[in-house]
Amino acid sequence: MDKADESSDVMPVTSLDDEQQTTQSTQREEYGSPNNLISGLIQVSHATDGYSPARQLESSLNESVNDSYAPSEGLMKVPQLESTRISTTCAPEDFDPGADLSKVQSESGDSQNPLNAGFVKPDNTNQSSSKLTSSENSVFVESDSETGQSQQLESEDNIPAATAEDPNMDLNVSVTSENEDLCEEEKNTSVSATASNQAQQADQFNIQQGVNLSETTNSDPEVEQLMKLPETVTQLTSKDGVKVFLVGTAHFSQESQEDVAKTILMTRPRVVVVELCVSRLNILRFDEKTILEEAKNLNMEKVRSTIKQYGAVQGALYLLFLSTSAHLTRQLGMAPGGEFRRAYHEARNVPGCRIHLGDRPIHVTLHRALAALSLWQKAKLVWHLLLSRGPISAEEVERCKQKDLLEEMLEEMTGEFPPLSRVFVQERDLCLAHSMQLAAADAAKEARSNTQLTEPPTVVGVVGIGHVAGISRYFEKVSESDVKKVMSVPPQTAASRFLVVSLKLSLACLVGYGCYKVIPKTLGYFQCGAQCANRLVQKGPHSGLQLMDAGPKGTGLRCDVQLARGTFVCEYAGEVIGAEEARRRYGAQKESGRPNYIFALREHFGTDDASVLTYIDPTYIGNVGRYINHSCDPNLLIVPVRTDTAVPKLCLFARRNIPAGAELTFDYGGGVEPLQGVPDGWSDGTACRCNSSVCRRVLPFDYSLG
Ligand SMILES: C[S@@+](CC[C@H](N)C(=O)[O-])C[C@H]1O[C@@H](n2cnc3c(N)ncnc32)[C@H](O)[C@@H]1O
Repeated sequence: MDKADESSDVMPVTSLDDEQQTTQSTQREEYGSPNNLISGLIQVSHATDGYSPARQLESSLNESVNDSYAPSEGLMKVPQLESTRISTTCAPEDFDPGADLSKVQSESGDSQNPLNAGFVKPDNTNQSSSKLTSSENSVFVESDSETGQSQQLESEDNIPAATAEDPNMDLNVSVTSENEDLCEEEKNTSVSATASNQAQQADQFNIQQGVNLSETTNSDPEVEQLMKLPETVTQLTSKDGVKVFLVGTAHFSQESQEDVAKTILMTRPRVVVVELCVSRLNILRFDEKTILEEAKNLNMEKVRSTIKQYGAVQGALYLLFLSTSAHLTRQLGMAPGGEFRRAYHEARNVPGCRIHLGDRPIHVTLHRALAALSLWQKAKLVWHLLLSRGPISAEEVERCKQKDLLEEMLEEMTGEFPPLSRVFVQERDLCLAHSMQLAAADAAKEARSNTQLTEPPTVVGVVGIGHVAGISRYFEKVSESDVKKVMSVPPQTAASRFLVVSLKLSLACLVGYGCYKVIPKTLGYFQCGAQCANRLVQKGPHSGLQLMDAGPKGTGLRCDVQLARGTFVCEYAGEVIGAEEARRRYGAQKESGRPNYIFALREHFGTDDASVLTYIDPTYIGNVGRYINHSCDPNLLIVPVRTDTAVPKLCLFARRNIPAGAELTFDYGGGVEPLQGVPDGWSDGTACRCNSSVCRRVLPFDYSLG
């Protein structure tokens, strides 16, 4: 590593705010001078949903979603990640490239969740034109359209840049591809770097070569092997002559990480394109340990925030993918995306190197995937993902480490879900190829305008191995309109709408059913269970009731505990008998000198004359209520209560606070207020022994019994 690289970590870093004052000349220093080290610039590739810095400056945000894609405007800067800057061609609707990432993520409510990397919700309230302008200026250098646009170098003529470690080395680049469809010149091409063709490339960009390229070769096979790019690297050449080194990776592979590191180290790229989008930026932000921790903790808060951000159907699908990924992460004990984190760290060691987020935004992919499936296929997909949760065998672990996980899953599902392969693989191949094109064009522009550069520009792409063939096929053949087609979010189909409505209805029914079943059981309401607060008179007599000697009145009733006003004491329970039987029984009791227990309830309707009589006799069948004596100033009130049947129950409530042990009494006349005397005919002459100050001297009696 050269001295410039060694010092990169200690050099001051330009913040986004600082960049507002950055001038063209300082940019040249940033990119041109190896001694002025801005450690990386991260960029993103595909603009969707209206994001386009230049257009925002022109206040043209009213464009439709489909019109908003503006790949020709090049790489867009995204928030600063530590000391590295990011750009994208694809950004979420409310994405603000000027916002500070740490602030943005801390406000998102899910910023600490690396698996839910899609939860970045940038704050666009502080968006300012000047910031965007300066951001743009700091990224883009006006290119000379007259130069370097038309020359297409053949792969045999191109050489990779010499490494900083050994600028004199003779570089042997092995270009391989597993895909049969690749162009012949891209297959198994071995390129021997020479000083002359490197000089040719350097010359194309007017680069003052600061390193002395040598034509010497190293005869030591081990050294030669070390100097070779990994076999997973495929080399492409842009129409501007910029070399793009595509590293095909597996997301859980340590070897892939080593391949990425070696490729960046050897080629010293101006731009590293990674298969990520802004929504998955946390994969770079968090370390492996944090991601592993998070994989164990896919909790309700994350579920809630995902549904909130992505909507019910798309959110549910995304959660299933996240949860599958978390399951694999737990099973493998390895966090996915290690190759991207490695690329990010290695890029920081290359002065002026930027990271470019080249993938299509995940929400667009999910939208399109769902739109491509029929209702039945959607249901089957959810089922399929739910079932793929078993423990992973050792063989599967190895497979995951060697292949792109997504590719693996899709391969399995392609037969059943052919549209998924198109949306997840082919369409993204197109977007990634386009991102490579943009990155290569950006690197070429920079090289042409910056005379201080000492190395020909190169680009490194870090993508799943399953995307390499497709990217190679599409590279420099993708037009803006091609990409625009796969960036649009199709309108909801009738089937999708039906699914959404069904889901919402099911949810509403579930909530309703829950309220009906769970709440009543818990609280005793609605279902009127045993604990129902309305069951005042159905729980039997109050505890503590005792028979007592009531002197001349015979037996009486009391309670050994205090009774609060309004308390239900007991029912005056007995047989409900007809008037004739009532009269017969009354006559028999009077004749034998026994106490009278028959209670004649007279309920009036409208006028005094209209009434219903109910006779209740506890003489043979009843409860303790039958021992309650009469008082002209009673402490209980008798109330007819109907529960379930039309026959009233005679219920006794405390009409005032009753001390423990006091005799319980009610007015046999039934009045709420004590009567002033007894009307004619309403007494059988039995003397009252209540001893109250308002005693009427005789016991009330319903004349219908006489
Ligand atoms: C429903 S019973 C009450 C219990 C009754 N004391 C007993 O020993 O079974 C009603 C009878 O009690 C007696 N009684 C109740 N209250 C009375 C009062 N204030 N004065 C005199 N006798 C009373 C009368 O004999 C009356 O017919």
